[in-house]
Amino acid sequence: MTAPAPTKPRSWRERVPAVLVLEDGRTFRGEAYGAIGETFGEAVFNTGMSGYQETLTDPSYHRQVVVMTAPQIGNTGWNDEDDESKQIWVAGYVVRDPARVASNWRAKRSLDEELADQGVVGISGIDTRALTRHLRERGAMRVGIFSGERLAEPAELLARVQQAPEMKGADLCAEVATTETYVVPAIGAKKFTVAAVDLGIKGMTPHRMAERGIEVHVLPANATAEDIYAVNPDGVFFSNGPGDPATADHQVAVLREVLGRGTPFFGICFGNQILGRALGFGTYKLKYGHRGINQPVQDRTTGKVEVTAHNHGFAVEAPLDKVSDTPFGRAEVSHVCLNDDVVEGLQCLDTPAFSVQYHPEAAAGPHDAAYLFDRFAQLMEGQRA
Ligand SMILES: NC(=O)CC[C@H](N)C(=O)O
Repeated sequence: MTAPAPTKPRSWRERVPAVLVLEDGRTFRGEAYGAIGETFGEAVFNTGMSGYQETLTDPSYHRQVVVMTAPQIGNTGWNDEDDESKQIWVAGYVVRDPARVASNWRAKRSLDEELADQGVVGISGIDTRALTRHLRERGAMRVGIFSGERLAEPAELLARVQQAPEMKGADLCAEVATTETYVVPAIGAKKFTVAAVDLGIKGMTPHRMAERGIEVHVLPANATAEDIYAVNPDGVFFSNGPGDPATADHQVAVLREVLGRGTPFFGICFGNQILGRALGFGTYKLKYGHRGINQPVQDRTTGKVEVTAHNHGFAVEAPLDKVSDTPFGRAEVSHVCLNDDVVEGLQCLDTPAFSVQYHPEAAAGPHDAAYLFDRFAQLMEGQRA
């Protein structure tokens, strides 16, 4: 068997000018990477040194232009196994120095080719450190990437960026979630049935549950309490997802019914924000968010610190220093980010429900938080006894 020839990224074959324009007018010039054309979104940065395939296919990045802080991206190409969903969701992709050759035994093509095939416009060769520092100082903001031989005048490009929709107030889950219910079977003996509401679910999440003997019924984002109870679940799960949690009124109402019935509940990321809102806490937009696979979080129930994968631009506003009274009994902040004290998890004390703002499914990322899936299984076990 002969090894496939290394693939050459487009930027190596032909150099096409590209420009990135932020809504405050700051501009970076580089070269087209991936598809040639134009795109708009919210500029955010991701600090992961690896895991770009999982990042690009995470539906929570819908309508975001992701800037990679790691300088070299694309080294391991693109494979047929690591996608977290059916397509790339980022609105655009920004890298400094694209790998000139994809080299990995699983690689089927280069990252550049995959971006181009899926029509994802990117830019390379720009100072991503300067761009990241700008976003840290000024906050996440709208951005446009434009590539091609003839680009419009800067003032015209800027005007178009300023007309693009904002992330605050964006209701996006239904644009990425499944429209049909499907079942992920338990691996080995089946112990529990879970109704998982898909708000933009990553493929690894039902897999992590299946590994623990859970049969996962993945339901569309607009599922009702009736749909959930039709699968006769031992537990209910709400997934990660794109957009502003303040728009998720339907899901908040559904979750209140679930909490009222005392069914065990676990939420991840958007699911954590929905639990927060269902309990009566607010959510707010962070200045520039947490995105990466090296964020320190403390589990305040054990005191342990874990290194975790994050992708969130909003957060729950809840008191860190006291137990709160909610319509579903007492609740407390169970996890906190040690970088900035942002709420990273909620625990109900009188109702079998908890959630985390980060990604225990770890795709990509360290496996420190895998115990949370065990906690969910124990919670379901406890409710049965
Ligand atoms: N990964 C997620 O679920 C993100 C939740 C939400 N869209 C946020 O940005 O905070």
